[in-house]
Amino acid sequence: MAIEQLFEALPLHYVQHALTKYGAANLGLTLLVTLVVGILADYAWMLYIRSKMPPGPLPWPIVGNTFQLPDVKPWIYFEELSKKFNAPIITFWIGRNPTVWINDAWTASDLLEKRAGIYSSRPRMLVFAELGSGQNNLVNMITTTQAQRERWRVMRKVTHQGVGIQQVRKYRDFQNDESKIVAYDLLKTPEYYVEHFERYATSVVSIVGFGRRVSDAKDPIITEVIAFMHRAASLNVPGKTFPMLMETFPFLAKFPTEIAPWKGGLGRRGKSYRGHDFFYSLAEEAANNPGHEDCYSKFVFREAPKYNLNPQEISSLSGNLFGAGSDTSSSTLVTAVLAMRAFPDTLIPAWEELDRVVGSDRSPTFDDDENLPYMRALVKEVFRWRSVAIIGGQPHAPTQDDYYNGWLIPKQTWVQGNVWAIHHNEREFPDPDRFNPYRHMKDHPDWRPFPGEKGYMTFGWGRRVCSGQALAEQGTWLTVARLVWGFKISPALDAQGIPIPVDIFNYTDGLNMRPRPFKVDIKPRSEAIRQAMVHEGEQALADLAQYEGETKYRMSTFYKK
Ligand code: HEM
Repeated sequence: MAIEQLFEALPLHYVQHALTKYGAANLGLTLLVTLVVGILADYAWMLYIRSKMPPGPLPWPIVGNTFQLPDVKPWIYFEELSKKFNAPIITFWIGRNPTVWINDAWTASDLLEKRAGIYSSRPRMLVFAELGSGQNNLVNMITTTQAQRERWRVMRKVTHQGVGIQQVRKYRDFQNDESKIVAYDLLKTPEYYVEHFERYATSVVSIVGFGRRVSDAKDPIITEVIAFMHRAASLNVPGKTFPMLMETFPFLAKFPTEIAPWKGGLGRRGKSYRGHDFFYSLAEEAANNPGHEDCYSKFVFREAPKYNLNPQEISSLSGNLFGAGSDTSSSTLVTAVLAMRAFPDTLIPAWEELDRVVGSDRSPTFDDDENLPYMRALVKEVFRWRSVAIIGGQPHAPTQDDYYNGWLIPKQTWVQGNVWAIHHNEREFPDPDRFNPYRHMKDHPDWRPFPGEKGYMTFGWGRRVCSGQALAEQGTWLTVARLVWGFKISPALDAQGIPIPVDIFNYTDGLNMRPRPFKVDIKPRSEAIRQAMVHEGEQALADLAQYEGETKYRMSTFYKK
């Protein structure tokens, strides 16, 4: 309802009547007393619930702990709170909503994996879902009722037919080719390594989704979509400023975007759904293009009648490939370069292994994986050391009241896995900021028990675990293995010839984090390797020519609407 209509609907004549009958002072006093009693009753309820929930700092009435949040990187603060309260999970009140933060791998596994039947829903999310990609987007879907669960299963199934474990094996050839082009580009313009990774990651999901590769790092699909993802990621960190404050006061989200600067431009404008309209147009365009019959957009349009998919669902199914898969994968590769630069000693065993198994005449392929155990461990450590989705992506929410260690976790509570704290626990990862691949080799003294096979929780948990995990893992392995095989990453020198240091803590503050820009020197390890990379890069370009193409749509055009 528009604000003007709201005022029209107010029974103002009653107010006038009451003012004449009881006088303004009496009325004001009554209102004040009612308000104070209401606030006290509400606060008593908050304190009662708090006494049953996991420990945490004392909330204030109405605003909870919101204003105790630090300006940046709240995951570090939650890790400290967990230590302070000596509890693996803590409660932190964002406004009147208690949120639970899991800071320990075993508790995350107990709750989000072993009790996945209860913990696989999402809470109501104003900023990320209602004003962002939509609460009915797979990533945000609430699964409290049977009907919601069935719809979520359909969305998950359709997504897995695009990027599930079996399916992504078919993408290995073009993923490998795109990765060879990263190496080729690094030979020519090593200083643009971030752009090369962004191009690679975006191109892979673009071929999967739209049958079209992205050959230029300046393609707007990269510059606009990745910039948009960075903005979304920075807006969605729990915080005490707008727009995140709307989670505490949801009524503020009801104002039209045009007259509500605190919404930071989020939400639809008039009839325009902007992001949705853009991804729908992109998918429709790809579905109508001749060739590449196996691309995901074509599949989604083919299956639409069977699953009764509406345009918004089609848009989010295809848009998620970019939204969830490009910034995450490229940021992980930037982290890999930082680790290689900051911990050069960890590359020596990798080079020994690669030189023995692969040699200099060709780069590593998927078939080499089983013969490169150290390389596999090194990639696992990239995922562990600085996980991109640092608070585990979107929160989970239980579909019923639950108890853990005697603590109540009420239905629909916002439950967030603090991946930073989980991957920094000294018990599982001694000296956690040291990049150390041996942690992932079971016969090595640095190995420690950790729940599950993987040795990290970078991709989330249980039934909501990342749908694109297999695609991201195989691509990251391949590209990191190729980088290590092909390049020496040394300190860049300043104008005086002095090595420029790097800071392993200098990361962005968003929900998806990546290292802030840093300079490195990237050079091929040998002439034979350089020649192999040139040869493979040229061949890959020829192989990928079939995916060359243009889209007529620009995200910025839709956002101007
Ligand atoms: C390094 C790369 C990636 C990382 C670290 C990552 C991480 C995550 C995390 C932490 C979640 C939330 C899991 C949870 O709630 O427990 C998630 C969900 C999701 N991811 Fe990824 N992701 C990556 C790449 C991808 C790719 C390449 C795609 C698709 C092409 C993708 C698609 C999705 C989808 C659709 C969901 C929502 C699943 C659901 O809610 O049911 N991700 N991802």
